[in-house]
Amino acid sequence: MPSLSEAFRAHPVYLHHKNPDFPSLQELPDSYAWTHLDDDDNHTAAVVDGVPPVIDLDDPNATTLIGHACKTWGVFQVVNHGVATGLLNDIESAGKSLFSLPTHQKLMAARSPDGVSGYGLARISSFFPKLMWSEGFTVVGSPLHHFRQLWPHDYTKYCNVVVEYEEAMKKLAQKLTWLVLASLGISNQDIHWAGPEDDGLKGACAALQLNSYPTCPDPDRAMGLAAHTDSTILTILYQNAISGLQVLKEGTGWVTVPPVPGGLVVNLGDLLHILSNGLYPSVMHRVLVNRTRQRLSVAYLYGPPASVKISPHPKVVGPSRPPLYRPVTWHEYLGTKAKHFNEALSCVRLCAPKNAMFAEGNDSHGHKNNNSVQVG
Ligand SMILES: C=C1C[C@]23C[C@@]1(O)CC[C@H]2[C@@]12CCC[C@@](C)(C(=O)O1)[C@H]2[C@@H]3C(=O)O
Ligand SMILES: O=C(O)CCC(=O)C(=O)O
Ligand SMILES: [Fe+2]
Repeated sequence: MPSLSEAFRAHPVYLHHKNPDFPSLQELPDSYAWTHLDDDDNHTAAVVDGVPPVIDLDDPNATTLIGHACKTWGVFQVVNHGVATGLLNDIESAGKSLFSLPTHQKLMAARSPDGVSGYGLARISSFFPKLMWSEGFTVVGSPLHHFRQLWPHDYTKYCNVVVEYEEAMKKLAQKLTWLVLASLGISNQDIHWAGPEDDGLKGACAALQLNSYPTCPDPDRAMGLAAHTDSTILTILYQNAISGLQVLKEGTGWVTVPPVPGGLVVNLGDLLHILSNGLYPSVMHRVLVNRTRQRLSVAYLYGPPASVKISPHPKVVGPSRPPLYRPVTWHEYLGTKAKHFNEALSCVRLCAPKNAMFAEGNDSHGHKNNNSVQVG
């Protein structure tokens, strides 16, 4: 059975630049200077009344609120999520400790071109002419081997934090997935790769991505992480108190997702976009940097077992709503993403029949969609 780690073997990423020592850079090197030609927008976030909703998971209306947020934003924040504050602090400290190690030490745990785990520049860097002002560390499976290189004495402590964090995230991701599916009218009986609700989503896969955005001498011309969607069902993101994450809202532009104390951000990914037949579009997001404060984030990228085929669910397709995407496994989709990046969804899209009888609009991917169905 293919695993997430194998998905990139066929599409190695060779980044032909040295990992930078950010603190030593007093000026923005040209290789990091983005202009409007490199991005489809400048750095100004739209002035909007709204920000993505903050949803209390103890609210009896949580399912309806989540359904509405998925349809209109593709992102929301959750509070009362059950993840202990101490654990959030611990993972933040682990990230801070990791990224403040000397460059040569971090490079001992470097991600190989055809691998998924380890330290390095953003994997998506190869799709852009300019470099991003960030560094990352990806964990898929056990972090033991890499953590031994990073912290020869303290690796057990950090491994335990990661294992505990992944367990808590898995539980929350399962709960959120059931809530999102319930808002579409899909129950635990309807998902063949999932066990009974209290048994969890059997064999689901995940990756943990720690990101650091160092202080930047010229933040208006730099980009922390370029615009992308995640390939996941959903991603749970912990961000420290420093803002930087922005989401692209259809008809509005880039909107900042402000850090909420104790809150976790939930992004919808491409596999949910496919499963919901475009009703819940995956959200385009990016990260900006700042001059004075280091930003840290930890993304838990959650998806189905790597070899389960995901396709538009029968509950959301019908004669007037034909399936818009062909079945695809996460493993296969990661390969498509590694090759075609933000065009990956289009690559698995089926041709829309000429006589499709539904009102169409454009989602943030520029695809035709039908948002006229009542959900929640
Ligand atoms: C499971 C995964 C999703 C991801 C690729 C990965 O193997 C681990 C890193 C993830 C990440 C994080 C930054 C953005 C992204 C597009 C990337 O290049 O690496 C995502 C990948 C994804 O969601 O496709
Ligand atoms: O740092 C952030 O806020 C976002 C990180 C992200 O998008 C990712 O890791 O996929
Ligand atoms: Fe992301």
